[in-house]
Amino acid sequence: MATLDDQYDLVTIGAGSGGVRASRFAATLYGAKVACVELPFGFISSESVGGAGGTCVIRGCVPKKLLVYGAAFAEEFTDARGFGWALGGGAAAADGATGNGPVHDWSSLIKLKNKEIQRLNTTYGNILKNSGVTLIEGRGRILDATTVEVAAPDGAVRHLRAKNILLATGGVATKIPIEGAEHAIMSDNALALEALPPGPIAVLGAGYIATEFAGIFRGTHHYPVHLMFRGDKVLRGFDTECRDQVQTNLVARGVHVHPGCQPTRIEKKGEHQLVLHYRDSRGAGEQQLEVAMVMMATGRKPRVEGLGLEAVGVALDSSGAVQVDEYSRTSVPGIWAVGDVTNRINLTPVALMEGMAFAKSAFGGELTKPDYRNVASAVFCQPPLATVGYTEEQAVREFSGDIDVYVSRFRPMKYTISGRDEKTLMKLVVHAESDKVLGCHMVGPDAPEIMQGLAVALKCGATKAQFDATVGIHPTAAEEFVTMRTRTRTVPGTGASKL
Ligand SMILES: Cc1cc2nc3c(=O)[nH]c(=O)nc-3n(C[C@H](O)[C@H](O)[C@H](O)COP(=O)(O)OP(=O)(O)OC[C@H]3O[C@@H](n4cnc5c(N)ncnc54)[C@H](O)[C@@H]3O)c2cc1C
Ligand SMILES: NC(=O)c1ccc[n+]([C@@H]2O[C@H](COP(=O)([O-])OP(=O)(O)OC[C@H]3O[C@@H](n4cnc5c(N)ncnc54)[C@H](O)[C@@H]3O)[C@@H](O)[C@H]2O)c1
Repeated sequence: MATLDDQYDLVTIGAGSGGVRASRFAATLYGAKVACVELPFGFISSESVGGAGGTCVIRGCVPKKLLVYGAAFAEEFTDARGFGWALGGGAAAADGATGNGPVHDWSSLIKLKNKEIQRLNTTYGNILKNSGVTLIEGRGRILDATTVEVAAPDGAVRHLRAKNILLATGGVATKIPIEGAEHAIMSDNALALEALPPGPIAVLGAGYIATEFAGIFRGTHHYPVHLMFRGDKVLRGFDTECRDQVQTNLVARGVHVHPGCQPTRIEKKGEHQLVLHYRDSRGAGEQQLEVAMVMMATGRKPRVEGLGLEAVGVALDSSGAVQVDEYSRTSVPGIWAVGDVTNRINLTPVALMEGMAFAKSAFGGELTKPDYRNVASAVFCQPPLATVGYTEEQAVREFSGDIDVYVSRFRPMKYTISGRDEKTLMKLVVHAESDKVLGCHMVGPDAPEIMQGLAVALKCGATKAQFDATVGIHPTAAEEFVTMRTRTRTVPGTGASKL
């Protein structure tokens, strides 16, 4: 028998990036009475496991970045020798683990990472409590447009009355449906592995997660790391020159990059003994690779199952995401949705923006649209890629008139002494007639830190002349963005948009 709770102005399902931000803002800025429903904490998500903080905090951005930091020491140890450091006769783990150099202990890193994530999970619970939001542990489901059912871990069921319901249930990783897919792990498991397997690792996919994990494993693992994908280049959708640079860097840093591969089957021969069967579309036909672990990083899908959406009439779009209008309203009045469950731009800062806009629309008396123009993002491969605005290809496709492209490729100062043979790539895409900077792109150390400032400039509509009039900070890599005077090429736009 379900108990009937108080009436809330808002019941949010999901205490991830979007849900926490929306609930907090609704309560603190607009005085709404808010309950937020979230599954019990755990590192690997499932139908019954989640935790306040959501994907970003528990099994996404934060743990991933901690592992990226951990892996990056391999590069630092190698480069340090060029600056006179003696680190034993051997090399860092990623350079072959000769046994004499610095040795990495993955299980220590994971234990420390887990401790930090548990701390953050508690912090997120406190953020909600301190904002006056009632955090309710359990699985949420919509019964009708004003009722959310919560099934607690102990089996107790409550019904929450809600004037508004916010769906903020995020997404889940997907596997490609091949025979033996059950032998592959996904990002949740990869971030929680107690030990790395004694043998090569194959990472399938070429998106954000695949390229980031190729770098993590390469930096920490003693065995080969293979990155296998069906296209010819990593990171589809990013600027082509940047994609080429990332791919070059992956190869130079020792990742075995296999373009044109379509996995067909995973065969388990024994513990840590897998055979990955794949089709090589570049002519080699059916191939096999023996590895100790396969990680699939082949995309995510919106988390809509078991939420009662069909019964209540919440429409989904063709990708299976909750369909929303520009104010995050679903097809049912009073039910809203933000974040990855709506599959707009699946990034934490975007979920935060959508959550804030929702709170203002629902409780602030002003319908407010999230603004998707010039959303910056970064891929934390090593070295990272960061970007804001139009790629060269998008600009040419969408704008009329000439597009000026400025490209700079240089060896970072640090590498002149360390001896690392790797170039940084910086790129500006400019609309010639208006002089507006349409896009900034970088592959190289500190790219994400540099790009955040440039995103402000693009948001303000900066022109190339204003970039040129900005005095650089010397000596930095970032100053190159304000000293690119010589146009690399001009490409005629083929689109209709003008500025
Ligand atoms: C490995 C990885 C790395 C990433 N790295 C980055 C990065 O570097 N930068 C970046 O911007 N983005 C990154 N992302 C994407 C980012 O994590 C997401 O875009 C973001 O977390 C989306 O927030 P959300 O609120 O929509 O959903 P989530 O954060 O997924 O939160 C949804 C919450 O809803 C809960 N929930 C689901 N169903 C129910 C239910 N029925 N009842 C109760 N609770 C429920 C879940 O437990 C979860 O806590 C990464 C993602 C992954 C997987
Ligand atoms: N740094 C960041 O901001 C960051 C990091 C990680 C994840 N994310 C977010 O999470 C989302 C999910 O990340 P992701 O890397 O899993 O997805 P993704 O969409 O970026 O990449 C998926 C990859 O899987 C491949 N793929 C899909 N179906 C396939 C099939 N049937 N056979 C072979 N290959 C297939 C795709 O070609 C692509 O290379 C990202 O789109 C991003 O929004 C962001």
